[in-house]
Amino acid sequence: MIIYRELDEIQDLKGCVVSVGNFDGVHRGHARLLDVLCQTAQKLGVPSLVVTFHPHPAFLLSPDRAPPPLTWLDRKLTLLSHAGVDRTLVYPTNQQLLEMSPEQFFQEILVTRLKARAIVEGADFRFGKDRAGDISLLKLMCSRQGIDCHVVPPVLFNEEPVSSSRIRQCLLDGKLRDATAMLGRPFRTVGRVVRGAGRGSHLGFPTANLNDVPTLLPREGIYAGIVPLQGRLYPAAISLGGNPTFEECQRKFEVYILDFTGNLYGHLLEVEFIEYLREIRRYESVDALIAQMNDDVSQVRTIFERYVAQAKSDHAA
Ligand SMILES: Cc1cc2nc3c(=O)[nH]c(=O)nc-3n(C[C@H](O)[C@H](O)[C@H](O)COP(=O)(O)O)c2cc1C
Ligand SMILES: Nc1ncnc2c1ncn2[C@@H]1O[C@H](COP(=O)(O)OP(=O)(O)O)[C@@H](O)[C@H]1O
Repeated sequence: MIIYRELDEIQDLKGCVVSVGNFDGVHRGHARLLDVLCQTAQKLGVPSLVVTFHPHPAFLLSPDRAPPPLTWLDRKLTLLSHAGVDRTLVYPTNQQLLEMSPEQFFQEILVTRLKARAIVEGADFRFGKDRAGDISLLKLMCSRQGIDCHVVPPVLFNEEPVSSSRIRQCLLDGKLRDATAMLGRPFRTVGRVVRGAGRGSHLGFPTANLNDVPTLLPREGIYAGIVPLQGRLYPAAISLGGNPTFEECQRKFEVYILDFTGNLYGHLLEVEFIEYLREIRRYESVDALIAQMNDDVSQVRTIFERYVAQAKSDHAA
């Protein structure tokens, strides 16, 4: 996939099929839209092009109220590329963009600069200053210019449209299964490994403590997870919350990687959440905590083996 970081980098384009959106999470609703985008582009013999804004306009408009995203930029680009998108413009959101009317955005960017031959959007698409433009305006402007406009119906989950905000809410409410179903894959995040209290190794479970996490984090608790590391997938036991057994209430994001030894300080570690196991509790003794951690780890192993077997059979089907 070709990635443009500025509009001016796009020089050679003789036409394309465009989809504009934030694509946070690249969830199942996005996947359907991207399928239509890629098929339409193929039929017309031009590249498919996603326009996404970075940072999210909501972040520039009201940084305190903007929700943390489901995906960080590199991950989003990887997922868009896996979906078959030929090119993505990561539009560096600025004041000038935020001031553009829907008509200006359509004419100056989609028509003049990108030479859109067709546009693919969801029914709730909004664009331009104050999100003033909607699908009926887009259709009208497209028809005047002879541009095809495809409106893709939403993918439903439990009879409601799949959306990034719904997935965020499920993660915060501890409904990990619903979030996974709507994403179409496990929720993944990333963080930088920093030093913790230096206690994990003594307990027999060294945990990589993650900082600078660019995404939302699910509800507190103990989870079974997967860590892609050095070309392998490792089962992982995740602790998200405090260490009440040690009178520490500060929220930490810790990962014990099964079957792994090595120094990870300073590394970026990606972590997938597979299953919620239990709440964090205060144990009366360190031995009681260790016994519980042993139990958690054996559950993690079983869940991992089931997950890998399922992934293999899905792949074979
Ligand atoms: C699988 C797992 C389960 C855990 N469960 C609890 C718990 O229920 N209560 C608690 O106080 N700490 C729990 N912890 C966190 C440990 O207290 C923490 O990993 C330990 O204190 C090491 O901290 P450090 O990495 O900062 O050295 C758990 C950690 C893991 C990996
Ligand atoms: N299996 C493992 N899972 C996670 N971290 C590990 C593992 N093996 C070694 N490590 C290393 O040990 C560190 C964690 O040890 P720990 O005693 O918990 O110290 P800290 O409190 O600084 O996290 C990790 O940051 C990583 O560098």
